[in-house]
Amino acid sequence: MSATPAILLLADGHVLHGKSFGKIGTAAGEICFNTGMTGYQEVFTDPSYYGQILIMNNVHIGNYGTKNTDVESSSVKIKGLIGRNLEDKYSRMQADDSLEDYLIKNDIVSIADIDTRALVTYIRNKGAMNCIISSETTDIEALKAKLAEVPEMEGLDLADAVTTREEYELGNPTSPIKIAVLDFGIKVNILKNLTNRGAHLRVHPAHTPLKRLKEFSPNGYFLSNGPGDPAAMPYAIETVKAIIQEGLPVFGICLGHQLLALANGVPTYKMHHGHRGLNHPVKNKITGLSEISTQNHGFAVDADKINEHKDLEVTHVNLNDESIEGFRMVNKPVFSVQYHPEATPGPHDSRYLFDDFINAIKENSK
Ligand SMILES: NC(=O)CC[C@H](N)C(=O)O
Repeated sequence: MSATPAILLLADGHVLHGKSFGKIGTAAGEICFNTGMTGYQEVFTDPSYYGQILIMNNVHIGNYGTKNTDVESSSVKIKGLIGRNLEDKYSRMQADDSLEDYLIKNDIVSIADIDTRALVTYIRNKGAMNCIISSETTDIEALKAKLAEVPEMEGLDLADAVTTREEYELGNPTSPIKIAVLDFGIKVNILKNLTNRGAHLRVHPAHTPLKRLKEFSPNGYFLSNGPGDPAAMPYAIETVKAIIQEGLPVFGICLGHQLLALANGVPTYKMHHGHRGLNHPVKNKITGLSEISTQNHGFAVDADKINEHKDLEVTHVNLNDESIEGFRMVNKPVFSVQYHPEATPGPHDSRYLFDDFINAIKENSK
């Protein structure tokens, strides 16, 4: 950690002082926090974090360095990092880089020496808001002016910034299981969980219409995770409506789950401070079993509206706050979850959902 002072300014005027780590500069976005004890590199490269300044709650971040293969996408997607002890020394033989060098290579501004427990308590009480961090100026008024230009997360479509530019295929091209994937910022390990189960995938940019998806002759559709506000993506909601009409198995994760709800007329809302961590308890209402899940979302599906919808059945609920974690369509092989069954990082309790999806495709293709 350098001795260069750094500043964190929240949109409500709250100021915290710390030390610079990584790149010297200024970065702004929505502040959020992740309570996971491990897996920081997968978290930083998860495209769903695009546009956000992330607080890592764990008191030491960086001790095992970084490894080129421990990623969920090709670059770091968070806008900036806030930590207590951000470490440049690491003790993993296989590591390729220190966290600090990795953040510098990825152009990421970070601030260390922040009392993250107090800060997270503050955000939990006040709610999500924008913030700015800087190690290049101490001029609070100048930072306030910059922060005022940063748009609110609500109403932002961010998928274009992280979706694939070109279509590409993955998995065994002779497989009978063919899945058309809509990429709104997909995590690599979601794709791996599908190809490891024998699927042949074609991954498409976010704006791809159903007509093009069908040219792959898929027997299932996958709707990915991604950043931003799902309600700000009318083009995607329309495509999902059309996909549902095909009658084939559909599986959605996180943003994909929210789009599936919106396509069924169920609204989403901005949460007070979001769920981000590796230990969120979820109850599967079909089996009666609970699972410990990985989560990363700041929006959620309206509980009252989904519960009164006659064509939808809530399958999973969050045991902490009873928010909606999963649903299925009553008369179609279509289902989705708000959390992350690939769980990278996190416990693998929920990976059965990928098996369920592949089995639904096999069943439907008989
Ligand atoms: N992981 C995700 O797909 C996140 C979905 C959405 N951007 C949210 O914050 O709720």
